[in-house]
Amino acid sequence: MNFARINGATIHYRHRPTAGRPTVVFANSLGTDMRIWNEVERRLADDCTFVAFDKRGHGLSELGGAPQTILTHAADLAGLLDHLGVKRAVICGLSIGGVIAQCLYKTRSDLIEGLILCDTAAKIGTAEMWNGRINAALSEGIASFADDVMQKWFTPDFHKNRGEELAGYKTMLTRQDPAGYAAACAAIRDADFTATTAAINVPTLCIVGDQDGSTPPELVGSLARSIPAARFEVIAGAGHIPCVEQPERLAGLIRGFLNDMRRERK
Ligand SMILES: O=C(O)CC1=CCC(=O)O1
Repeated sequence: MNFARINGATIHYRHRPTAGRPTVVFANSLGTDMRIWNEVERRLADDCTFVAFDKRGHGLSELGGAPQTILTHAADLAGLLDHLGVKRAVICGLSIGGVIAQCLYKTRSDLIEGLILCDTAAKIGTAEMWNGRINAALSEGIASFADDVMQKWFTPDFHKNRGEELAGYKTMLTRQDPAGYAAACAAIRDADFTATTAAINVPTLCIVGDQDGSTPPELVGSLARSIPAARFEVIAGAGHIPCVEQPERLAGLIRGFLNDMRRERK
């Protein structure tokens, strides 16, 4: 376990170097911590230097002071790269992690050599929806809507056949700090990169689970179409969290993307 003091908060991260390989930073989604990447990390051990972190207010990272916006999270990611001495990295962001990646591209494109935008969009959801989630998290607790979130995260097949994991990931969600969860909801609510995605000019791969209930394939497809050099892949048999549900397929797509980037550099 690694911790660093970044922008006034203690941030929990993991850094597993692989010599001579690009650094890929994995940014996770709302209500999860970095353990969602464990199965992908294992499969990419020879392909990249792995970095993952709990965004502030999630997992073992402190929330820190308000106000918090996507800019705060992007500044934390930049601070983590500075802390690790990483000059340029591929950012693989899931959902809000992908929004943070788009924000980092807008504010510090010098740090980014490629983007993997997974189950995400330039704008996710509506203000009404996020305000409802914030109110419920703070007044009734995350458990009050956790079953609804599980429907979005995982496919009916996962619900039917992988009950222990489903229970484990529901526990991961309900153990998040409600204040940290609500702050992240507000950050998503207020973020909109619709006007800036056309300016992204690093290699980009957009990925979505075919049964994603939060950012469906049409939405992620429209993100991909708005980025000039983006490729778009749909993972069969996955909901919103393909790194948990289909890690083999996701790791294969990431490996292929890193190999293509290496070939294009030559
Ligand atoms: O909890 C959800 O609905 C899924 C989600 C939306 C944004 C994010 O990061 O996760």
